[in-house]
Amino acid sequence: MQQIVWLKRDLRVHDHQPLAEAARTGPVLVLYVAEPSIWEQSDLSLRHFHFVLESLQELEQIVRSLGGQMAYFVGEMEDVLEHLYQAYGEFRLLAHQEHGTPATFERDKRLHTWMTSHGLVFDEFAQNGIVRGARKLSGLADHWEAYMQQPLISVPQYFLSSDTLPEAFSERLESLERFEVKGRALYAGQRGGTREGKQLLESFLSNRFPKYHVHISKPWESQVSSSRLSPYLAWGNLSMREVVQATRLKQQQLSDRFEKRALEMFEARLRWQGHFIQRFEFMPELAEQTLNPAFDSARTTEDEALFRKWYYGRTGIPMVDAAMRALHETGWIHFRSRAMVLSFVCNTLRFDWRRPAHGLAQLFIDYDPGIHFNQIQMQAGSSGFHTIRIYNPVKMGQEQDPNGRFIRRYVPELRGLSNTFIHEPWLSPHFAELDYPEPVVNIHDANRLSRELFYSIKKHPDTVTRAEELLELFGSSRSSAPDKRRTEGEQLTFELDDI
Ligand SMILES: Cc1cc2nc3c(=O)[nH]c(=O)nc-3n(C[C@H](O)[C@H](O)[C@H](O)COP(=O)(O)OP(=O)(O)OC[C@H]3O[C@@H](n4cnc5c(N)ncnc54)[C@H](O)[C@@H]3O)c2cc1C
Repeated sequence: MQQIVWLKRDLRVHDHQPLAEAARTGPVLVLYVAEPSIWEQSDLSLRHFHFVLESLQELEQIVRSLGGQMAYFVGEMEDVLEHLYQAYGEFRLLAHQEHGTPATFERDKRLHTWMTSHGLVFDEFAQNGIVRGARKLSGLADHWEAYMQQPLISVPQYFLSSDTLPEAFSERLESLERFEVKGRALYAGQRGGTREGKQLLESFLSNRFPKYHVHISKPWESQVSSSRLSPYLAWGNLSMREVVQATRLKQQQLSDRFEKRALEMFEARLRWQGHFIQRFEFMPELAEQTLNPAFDSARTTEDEALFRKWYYGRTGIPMVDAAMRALHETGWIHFRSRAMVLSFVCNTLRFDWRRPAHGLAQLFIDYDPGIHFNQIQMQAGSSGFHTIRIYNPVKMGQEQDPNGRFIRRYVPELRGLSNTFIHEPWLSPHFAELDYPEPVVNIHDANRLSRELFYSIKKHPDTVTRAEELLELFGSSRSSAPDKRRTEGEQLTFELDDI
């Protein structure tokens, strides 16, 4: 029977169960579908699509070299199924489970209904240690660990190719190039493909990792000492299992305590990836609904011009502007700058978290809904049990980019300023001569007001009740959770950091 392997965010041939299963069973068609209804969503953009195309370019060569056939289609999956049915009659559809947005989840449900109503099989395979439809989170850390310890699935030795290709499909990847996706192309970003991903993994584990934990908060140095594997994990050029296993192998070879510590911290973050995606699988509505809705009452700013200044890096606050411009230019910034720009727009300027969530998703080349929406809500402090971190970007700049190297790289208007004024250019006697805006806000005053507002919301009995419910749902999930487990009392003390 004809086997159709449908690729989504799993753009590789190794450690790929659907491909391995299909290759064992019959002729294989490897399919990529550019679905307008998914790419029209406000979280995806052209830079993501280009990353996918680059990945497919490489895949096409590999699949062909193994005797297989790739096919492409622009349209909705329901149409794809109709074409496949016309061409083959009976066929089996194989794919990895996608831990995406409500839109992809709903689409998958419709496809199951279609396949069942036609008496056909749609096999979806778990990946990255995530359990579909788990109704509680406890015990899943053990499942993740067991999955990570299983051997990698080998690349199939060969594929039996299909004789017929449905007429509507194209054998040529170029057929996807006419597909229009919003956003601007990224010229200075990471390129898609497993080869690139594997090279990064190799260079990280052989020479870039030792200062991972020392540089993790520094916007400039982390560009090199972070692994930079995120897009390759998000689009599935690499499997999480191969990254975990390679990291552990390297750890066994280390004797230096400092170096071991670096990889321990790195491995913790690999676990967080699974933790957040699992949590999203458990509660997909967190892409749309505020975890603790009481906080919505404090985030009511609607000034579109102000929002655009933030988004395009024209706030007059150098660290915010440098981070946002770096993101536009490269598609990547390190964790702390992501948290800082989000805190600035949601906690200093007090925009609703949904306003920046999709705009940032479009810019992050590594956009992964499971991590992204969890992080957005966490950093905006909308659960009621996480610490609300209200960043002071000037202080962060002075501590993490003391010589203004990151700022000068991305905000060229400030290149001529001395280190004394690089974080607060408005204090410079030459400020009027710079082509750089006045700050859009007095950070100190705005943050003080936000702290007061958030504090009064956090201590309200309804907020506390909802926070306790959430803690019950999430808190007991796994020992490797990012938030260090404290006692419940401590977690509900509602710290408000100004960092
Ligand atoms: C507001 C906000 C939004 C974010 N959105 C995304 C997103 O869409 N996609 C994404 O991959 N990461 C996201 N992150 C998490 C983190 O910033 C990136 O994973 C990291 O910066 C990627 O760089 P790296 O691969 O060099 O990370 P490394 O530090 O080298 O980590 C290795 C891998 O671990 C995982 N990881 C690292 N940090 C985290 C974290 N805090 N939470 C969960 N997993 C983590 C990623 O898969 C990453 O590739 C977000 C963080 C914030 C604050």
